[in-house]
Parts: sequence; structure tokens; C-alpha cells
Amino acid sequence: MTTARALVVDDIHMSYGDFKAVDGVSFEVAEGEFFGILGPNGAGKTTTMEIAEGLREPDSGSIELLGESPFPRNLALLPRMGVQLQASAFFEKLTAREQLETFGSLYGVRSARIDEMLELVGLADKAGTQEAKLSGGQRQRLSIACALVHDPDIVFLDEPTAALDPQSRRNLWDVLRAIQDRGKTIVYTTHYLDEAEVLCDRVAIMDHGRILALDTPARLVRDLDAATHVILEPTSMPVTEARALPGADNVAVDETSLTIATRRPAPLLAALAERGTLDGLQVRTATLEDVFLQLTGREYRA
Ligand SMILES: Nc1ncnc2c1ncn2[C@@H]1O[C@H](COP(=O)(O)OP(=O)(O)OP(=O)(O)O)[C@@H](O)[C@H]1O
Repeated sequence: MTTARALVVDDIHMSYGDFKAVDGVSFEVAEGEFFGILGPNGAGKTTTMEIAEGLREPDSGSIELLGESPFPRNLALLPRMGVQLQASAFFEKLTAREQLETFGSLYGVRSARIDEMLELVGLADKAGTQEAKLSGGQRQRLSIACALVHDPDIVFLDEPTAALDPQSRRNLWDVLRAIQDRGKTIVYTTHYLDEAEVLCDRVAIMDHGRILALDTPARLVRDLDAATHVILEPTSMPVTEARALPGADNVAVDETSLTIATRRPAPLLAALAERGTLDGLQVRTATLEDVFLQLTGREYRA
């Protein structure tokens, strides 16, 4: 069985003057998929998104969005797609509800739908609050509700969790999951690799206008074949004993921890359990940041 494709991006290129912002990017997003475009500042994520949305025409390459080309400007696609841009623009002085009603009226949306959207993004109790008086996280949630108000099939979110405190970010994750649970396709960009690892079905890691890797987060991390680090109290055992444990590849100790690197965590953890050395134990596996480091040879800096 083949999965229906919501978006097909084929070999797109886009330059600003001599600068190649997007340099041969291709990927497909399946219907109902949560797809992340990740990468540091200036990687080309926004340009790629805006091309996929039909807001920018690429120098070359093609896009198929919900089975249609967005170029030249394809108005038939608009009711079926929702777009949240990096910088959200709202109507001055309107309350959260009025903002949604105004966007919704462009598509003939019922008022029950407005209530449903306020509920979905957790703003029901802020319905009567002016947008300027909302917190950063609440404003981001309102802009997501505006992108969804007409019940599109696919939604594009450009860094919806940027500049939010950790708690607001977590709240937004629940909103994003709820959107996917409703069967929507989500294409989103983020700087936060840890977040993408938790939320996305698949991710494309971008740098300098190119996709360096594309897969499920779990497979990207597994393919690294990186060591797992088991971290103990520094005084939990002498280093020589730690080195002799089954599966211990490397041992390092400093004032705060004794760290054992292993590619075979099962026998190592079993040996530690047998010794009764599990108190305060932490296990650190590789992350997408390690994948980025391996792909680019440099530490990830959002
Ligand atoms: N209109 C423009 N004119 C000239 N250069 C541009 C323009 N828009 C973007 N760029 C450049 O193209 C590159 C890619 O920009 P883009 O916004 O797509 O990256 P990004 O990965 O989304 O970055 P960020 O995470 O900072 O938003 C950057 O180096 C940017 O400075």
C-alpha cells in the first residue's frame, strides 16, 4: 500500500543574488505526517517552507502540494492549507476571539468552530483578551489557531516554539500533538533538535541550503552507532573496577561524575545492578545533536 503524499518537493534551488539559500532540496511528506525541517540559523528552512507554501517561487525545481502545483499562485489550494509565518501579524486592538472570527470570516467559518479552536489551543479563558495583552506563548498559540481556523488539510508552522520559555514550549507541544491527532499533516521548522526528536515522525536536517539527513529521529540516532554513556557518582567505584566491567569501552571521572561509555549497555547495567551501584545512575544515549555533529563536524548551535 502506498501512502498518499501531501507534499512533494523536488530539487528546489533558490538564490538571493550570488548566495544560494536553498541548494537542491528534495523531500516528500505523507498525509497525516508530522514532518520537521531542522537546522541552525540561516540554514534555509524558512525559504524552503515559503517555497513549499507557494509564497516564493524557486529558481528551479518543482512542488506538488496536495496534488497540485502552487505556482503560478493557486487559489484553489488556499482553503486546504494553513500557514503560520515566523512573525505573526494580528489586527490591532482585537481580542483573541475577534482575531479568529476575522480570519475565519474569510472562509465562512461557523462561530462554533471559533470556540473549538480557542479550546484546542488552550485560550478559551483568554477569548476576550486583546492580542497585545497575551503572553508570548499565548500569542503563538493564537497564531496557530488562526492558521487552523478554516480546517485545512496541511498546516505549515515556521518556528512556532521559538522564543518561548520551557513551560510554554511544552504546552505548545500538546497543541501540536492534538493537531496531528485530528489527522492533519504538519510541516514545521525548528531550531530545537530535542523538541523535533520528541514530536516529529520524520525530520530533515538542513545546513547551508542542503538536506544532510532525512529519516525518523530514532533511525538517525541509531545509525550513528554512538556510545551510550552511563553516569554514576564519582565515588561509586574505583576507575580500575569500572574499566573491568562487562561492556565498558571507556571510563572518565571528574569531581561530579564517573562516566562509562558503552556500546553494550545491557551487560554493563546488569553488572552494576548486581553490585548494587544503581543509586543516582543516569543513562545518556545519543541525540539528534550528536547526529548533527557527525554530519557537519561541528557542535550544534541553534
Ligand atoms: N530576502 C532575502 N534576501 C537576501 N538574503 C536572504 C533573504 N531571505 C533569506 N536570506 C538569506 O538566506 C539564508 C537562508 O535564510 P532562511 O530564512 O531560509 O534560513 P532559516 O534556516 O529559516 O534561518 P532562521 O532559523 O534564522 O529563520 C540566510 O543566510 C538569509 O540571510
